[in-house]
Amino acid sequence: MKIKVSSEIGLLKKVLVHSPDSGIGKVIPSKAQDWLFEDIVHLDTIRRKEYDYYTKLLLYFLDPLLIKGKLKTVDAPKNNYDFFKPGKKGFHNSQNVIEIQVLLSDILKDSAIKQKLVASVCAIENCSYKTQEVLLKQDAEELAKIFISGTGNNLDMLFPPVPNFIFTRDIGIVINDHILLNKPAKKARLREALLMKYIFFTHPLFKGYKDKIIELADSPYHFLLPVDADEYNVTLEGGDVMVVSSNHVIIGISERTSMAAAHQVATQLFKKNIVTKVSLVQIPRKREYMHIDTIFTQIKKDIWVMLGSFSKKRTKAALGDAILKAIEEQQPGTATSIIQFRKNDITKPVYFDSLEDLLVDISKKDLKVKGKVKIIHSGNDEFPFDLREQWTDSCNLLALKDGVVVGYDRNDKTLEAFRKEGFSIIDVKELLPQLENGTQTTNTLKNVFITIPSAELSRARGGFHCMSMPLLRDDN
Ligand SMILES: NC(=O)NCCC[C@H](N)C(=O)O
Repeated sequence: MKIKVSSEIGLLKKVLVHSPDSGIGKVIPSKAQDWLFEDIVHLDTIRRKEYDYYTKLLLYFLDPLLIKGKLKTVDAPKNNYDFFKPGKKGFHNSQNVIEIQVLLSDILKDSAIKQKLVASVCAIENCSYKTQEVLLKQDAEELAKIFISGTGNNLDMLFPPVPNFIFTRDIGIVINDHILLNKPAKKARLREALLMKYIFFTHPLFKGYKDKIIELADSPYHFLLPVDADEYNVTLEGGDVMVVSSNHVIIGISERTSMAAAHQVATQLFKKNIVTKVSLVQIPRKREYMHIDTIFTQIKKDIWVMLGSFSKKRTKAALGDAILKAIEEQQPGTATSIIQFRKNDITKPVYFDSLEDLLVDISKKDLKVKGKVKIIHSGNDEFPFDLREQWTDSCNLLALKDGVVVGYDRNDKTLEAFRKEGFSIIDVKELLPQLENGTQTTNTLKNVFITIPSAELSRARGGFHCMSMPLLRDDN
């Protein structure tokens, strides 16, 4: 299989996803926040009334033969929605909308890999020897389910679920033809990283890419660091990495990605000649801005969506508040700063005053946009809707192709801002029947924001950009 991603907006052709599993339905209130959810969610609603629409939409774009003409059948209650359930006979099993659970059960058929993974999972989850033996007795499909949801048929809960596995973006990222593995900042996401590491290194799909997997190492003295020495620990999550063109990668330094990790990635990307430009975007270390893709994403070559407080006209200095800017700069983790390194002139980095300046620069210099670059703001840039809607992922959109994006239906003011820029807003429930009966095709859609119901999904605190790990996209 070919993998290559050198754009945020080129036609999406292959993507790695994970649909909400039963583990999500086992998050309990007292643990929701430790497991990085804002609340408990209703499993049937998040699947049938929300995520399944996303699956169908992805299939229409990436693997239409599997869905076109079958919409009624896949949605018929008598078929138990098996089309959406990995492991079931009727599962879609697309080679383009690839389900991680299927890859995991594939690799677990090899007994050496099974033994290593059981031992590794038991080590990080502190399982007893007996639990380890129970796990070794499971077949590959059942074991994959247990590793993800924490429990299986006729078993108690063996360890916690990994409910954030739906946010596949954060577990690894394709940069051109290389794969960068993450190193999660949060304990709740450790098992995801372990499972993904084994999949990338051992699944036949990634056979040709073993030498192109980048792993991050801890510093030699990491065990001496105090627990709260966040910026020295090496942690990185994929939501902080954006491949905006074949020569340019943005890396966020955030609540989840440390300065030390960003430094390591930039150094490796240059050393291995993967890109020639790396922009480091340091944002305040806050839960609501956990990764850079929660505050901006790309919509088209010349359009971006972002949270207004990171825009040019609102930066502290532009508002004349030099005192506040200076104070913030003294406090690690509160200021925003943007530095761009170029491989051929590494000692002369370029500094940007605002995120908006960087995004405009990318459109013009990397993507050769000649006209005006437009920035659409979360909540139409109106307080308090800007902040409310950013919290529910107004800035975390997935581009299926240049100018066709998918996002939540709940961010009314942001949708208004898209309308003002000439976008049509189409709800997925209206669009799917049109794609099915041929009155609409994925090729002819232009400047469209596709909305998907989100009442439950948004409690998991991530949008569709987070719920996708692109493996293959057309170039810009
Ligand atoms: N790239 C992203 O912003 N991913 C969203 C991850 C949400 C998840 N509940 C987390 O807190 O890690």
